[in-house]
Formats: sequence, C-alpha cells, structure tokens
Amino acid sequence: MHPTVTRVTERIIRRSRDSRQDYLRRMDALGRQSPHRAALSCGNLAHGFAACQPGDKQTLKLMNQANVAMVSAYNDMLSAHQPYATFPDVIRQAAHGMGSVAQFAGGTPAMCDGVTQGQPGMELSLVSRDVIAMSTAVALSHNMFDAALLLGICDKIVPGLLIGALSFGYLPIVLVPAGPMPSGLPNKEKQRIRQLYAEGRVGREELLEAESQSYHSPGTCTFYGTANSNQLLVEVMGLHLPGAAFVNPGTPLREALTRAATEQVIRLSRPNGGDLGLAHMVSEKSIVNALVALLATGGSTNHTLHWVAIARAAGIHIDWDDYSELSRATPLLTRIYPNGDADVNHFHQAGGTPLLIRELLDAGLLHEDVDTVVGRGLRAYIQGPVLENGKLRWRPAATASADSSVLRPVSAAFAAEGGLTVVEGNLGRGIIKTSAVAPEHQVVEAPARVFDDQSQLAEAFERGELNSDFVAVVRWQGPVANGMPELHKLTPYLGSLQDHGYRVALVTDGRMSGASGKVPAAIHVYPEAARGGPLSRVRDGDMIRVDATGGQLSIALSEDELASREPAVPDLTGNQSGLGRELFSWFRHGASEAEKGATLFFRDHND
Ligand SMILES: O=C(O)[C@H](O)[C@@H](O)[C@H](O)[C@H](O)COP(=O)(O)O
Ligand code: SF4
Repeated sequence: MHPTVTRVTERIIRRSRDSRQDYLRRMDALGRQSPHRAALSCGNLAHGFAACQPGDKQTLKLMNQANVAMVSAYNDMLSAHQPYATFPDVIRQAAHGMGSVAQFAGGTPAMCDGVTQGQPGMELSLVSRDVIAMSTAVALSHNMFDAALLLGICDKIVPGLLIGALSFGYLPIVLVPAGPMPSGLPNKEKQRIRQLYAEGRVGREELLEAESQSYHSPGTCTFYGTANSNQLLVEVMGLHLPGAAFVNPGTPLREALTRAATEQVIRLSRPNGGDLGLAHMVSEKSIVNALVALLATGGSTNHTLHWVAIARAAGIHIDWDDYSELSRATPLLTRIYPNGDADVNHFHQAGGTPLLIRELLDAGLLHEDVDTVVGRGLRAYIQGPVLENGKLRWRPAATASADSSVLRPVSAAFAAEGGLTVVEGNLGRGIIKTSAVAPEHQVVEAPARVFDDQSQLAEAFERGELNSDFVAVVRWQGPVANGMPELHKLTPYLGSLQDHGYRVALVTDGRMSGASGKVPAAIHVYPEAARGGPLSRVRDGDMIRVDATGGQLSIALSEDELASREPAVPDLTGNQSGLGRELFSWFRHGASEAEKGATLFFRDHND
C-alpha cells in the first residue's frame, strides 16, 4: 500500500474508533433480530402485504424468503432519474424469479440542480440531501425487509440515500444506477456558447438550442459533475455491481444489470444465508477508496461535504486534511469535462471504472481488502458487464486505455496530484479544486470585489465594470445564510474575464457545481459570513491572495485591523421564504459547518 494511504486510513480508524464501534454494535444487534418482519404483529403484517398478490402474501408470511425494499428517487424532472419509471417492475419480476418479493417501500425527493441552477430553488438543494436521508429512513422503517435496493443517481440523492440507509446498515443494500444519456453537443462547445451569450454575442434562441442539444434525452448529464462522481465513487466502494455505473439507460444490458442487482441483494439477505450488511461495506477503507477515486478523477467538490456526512453516518470521521493529504499522493488519471473535453461515455468506452480501479489497486492507492456487494475483495471490480447470447457475463477489464486523452495509467498520469487542496488563512478555511485550473491561474492576488449574491456579479459584468484583475468575494452563501447553493452561474462570467487575460478568482462560503472548473475558486469557506466569519468584514479594494499551490487564503490586513471592522449586515429576508424556503429554517439554523458535512444530523457536531 502507498504509505500516505496507509497513514491516512490508520488516522481515520483511530479518530473514529469509539463512534465506529458504537455504530457497528448497534447494527450487529439489529442484525441478530432478523427477520424483522417476524417482530410485526398480525395486524402490522396484514397491512404490510394487504396490496400484495396472494403468492407474495404467502411468501411474506413464511419469513424464509427475502422481502426486498425498493427506495426510489424516480421523477420525470431529472433526466437521470426518468429511466427509473420502469425499474420497479423489472425488480419485482427478478425477485419472483428468486422466490422472493420486492416492495416499493418509499420514494424520496430528487432535485435537479440543472433546473434550479441560478434560481432561488437551488437554496433547497443541499437540505434536500438530508430530506432524502430522512425519507429513506421513513421508507425502511416499516421493518418488513431483509434487503434493499436504492435507486438514485444525482448530486444530493446518492448521498441522502446512503446516509438514510446506513441507519439500516444491518441490511444488505445495493445501489442501482440507470446510466448516462448518450453524448450530445460536447460540453466544451456548450460552455463556449454560454460565454458568447454572457458577452452578448449570441441570442437566447441560439443558447437554448445549444443547451437542448447537450441535454437531449433520458439519462444522466454527461459531464463529470456530482452525479457522475457519485456513480464512480459508489462503484469503487463496491456498492453496486462491477462496471454498472456508466451503461446507458434503455438498453438490454442496463435492464440485465438491474435484474442482476436484485438477484444479488437477495443472495446477500439473511433468509438466504447472508450476514453482511451495508454497515460493514461502508468502512474506513472503502471510504478512503472513495476519496482516492474522487481525487484520481478530479471529481466534484461537493463530495468534500457529502462524503463527510456519509462517513459520519457509518460512525467514521473524515476531514479536509484527509482529502488534501491523499490528493498529494494521488495522480490524476482522467480528463473528463470540466477537467477535459471528454464526457463519461468516452471515459466508459476508454476502459472506464474497472480499468481505473486496476490502475489504482496496482499502485497501492486503493484498499483491496474490503467487503463489497459481490463479496470480499475489490479485485472483483476489475471487470465489466457484457451480454452474450442474452446472458449477462462479466469480462476482465481492458489491459490498457483505449483513449489516453481521457484515461491514463498511473505511469503516465495527467498530473502527479489529484488537485484538491485546503486553503486557509485569516479569511477562514475552504477548499479549492485545481484539476481544471491552468497552472498559471493557481495563484491570484488582486483587489476584492464584494458581492452579496451571484446576480450582483452578473449585473456588474453586464455593466462592463469587471474588466480588471480582481478576486470576487461572494458571501452570505453558507448553510445558515441561504442554504449553501451552488454558484455555477458565475462560471461563464469569470471564465470570460479569464479568457480576456484578467487574473480573476472566486472566494465564497457557498458551493460550486461539480461541473465548474477553470477559474480558481476557494469555496465552502467557513466560518461562513452569516456566522460572523471574516468574509463579513471584507471591503472592495482589499488585497486578497488565493494560493492553491501554497494552500493560502488571506487578506492583506492585520488581525487587529480586520477585527476592528464592523461586519457587514446583509438583508437575508428574501432568502427566508418563497418556493418553500419558509419550511426549511430549521436547516439554516442547525446545519453544521462545511467541513462537518453541512448537515443537520449527528448532534455531536463538534466531536
Ligand atoms: O454538481 C453538479 O454536477 C451540478 O449540480 C450539476 O448537477 C448541475 O446540473 C449543474 O448545474 C451543472 O449543469 P449546468 O452547467 O447545465 O448548469
Ligand atoms: S446531473 Fe445535474 S442537471 Fe443532470 S439530471 Fe442530474 S441533477 Fe439534473
């Protein structure tokens, strides 16, 4: 094993010892009470299978066959989740083929960050992760189940499903992906037209046409943002079938994988002799594997929040120093938009996740000794699914990348490091992803231009006021202020200024999309402005240094000068209501700081 991976893993194990042991003790005790259906009264049970067919009722009475819960984030709004409309019938049929039953236990919400990007609804995006976790728990709390399948893909949905399911970690649980839409207008061309529109050089009709050609059919958007980072990380954690992440929806292979996931989770269930649940599969080592995979692929910065919260749900404590230390030891092996021109279909065709796993395992950067949904050992994931005469088979991964512009071996990495760094100083602590930032832009020192929301920056750009070197400070964007939205709409403006030769950077207590990239952005900065953090004291003209190579985030003021300033007082009344935001003030008051996952859960926030 690479010494850094060993050192960080051991540190996480030590830091998590008490909470991890407590979590596993609770899960193992619950596991010994299986089948939980047996603890239900006749009335409970009758309600639980009242709507079932007679054969299923008989099966559920007997207790010796598995009842599989489906928890699904299906809706027609997310192109990525629309394919799930047909999955429950495929799953039920596969369960019957195993003499078992599958029940749709509950649905969860699923927000499309693409629809809400730049809109007030985006202020509900992060909290929707915790709502999804709670919805997952409500679904599984019927206690009728011996196993579960989680149907979800996008940004907050996989994290929310996992956080909720980990409260039922005594159950075997398999995630069921649906896959990316076929490639449309290349993401880089879409971004070029967006910048032309931002500069007033093309009209709305041309922009809408380009966007519609890029996002054109059912399936996950093809950029390597948070959704596709979810898929890759879950595969590297061994929580869905090998090579399942990026098979396109609506294909015979995708349907065969859904059936196979159902059959596999039934095999893992206690009525069929299984004894391992999700709790043992989400371990310190599999969490480290996820972080290494995130870093090796330039994955979404959102996972410096979500994977902290997922780990915490399994009694495991990770922090941003773990990410940045692993980043320094993890080579960048992929170039997928926004870190390059290719999309996830090209990555999959070049060899995809199975080949990436082999490279990282052989380099000692992944733990092989982990429990997965297909058994012990991650080497089982160095294979991909194919249909041969209608039969689903797994074939060994390619021995070399089919496209070295997208996926490379460790021996010829795109960069020696993963490019995720902690930045800190007298402006607070945040993170910066440099895998999509050109080396000449990784240190920016310039006067501050302060904005209280992203629309103010857009308006200043359109008035031609930003044609200079500057550091945009966009504050009041943290969980307490307005729910911590993504500020991805800033990308075309800042990207255009960078392309015109200005040295620009962003500093914010908010988030960026996983699909943001080329402008250096210190994000998730805390203490957030609305909690009295230093960003509340920054004024236009202050010299600010964003240094991704040195890990520095500072303002050229002495401690006394900064402390002597009165913090700005924002008007956040507009963020307290509208589009349901009035229902989520509990999140704005209770969310933990970014490095603790910006979540409501785990009351010992400060542990
Ligand atoms: O983290 C992410 O990956 C984003 O939340 C993504 O899911 C969202 O859709 C963005 O908005 C990118 O898409 P656009 O560039 O089309 O906005
Ligand atoms: S990847 Fe983003 S934009 Fe695409 S469907 Fe998922 S949430 Fe929506």
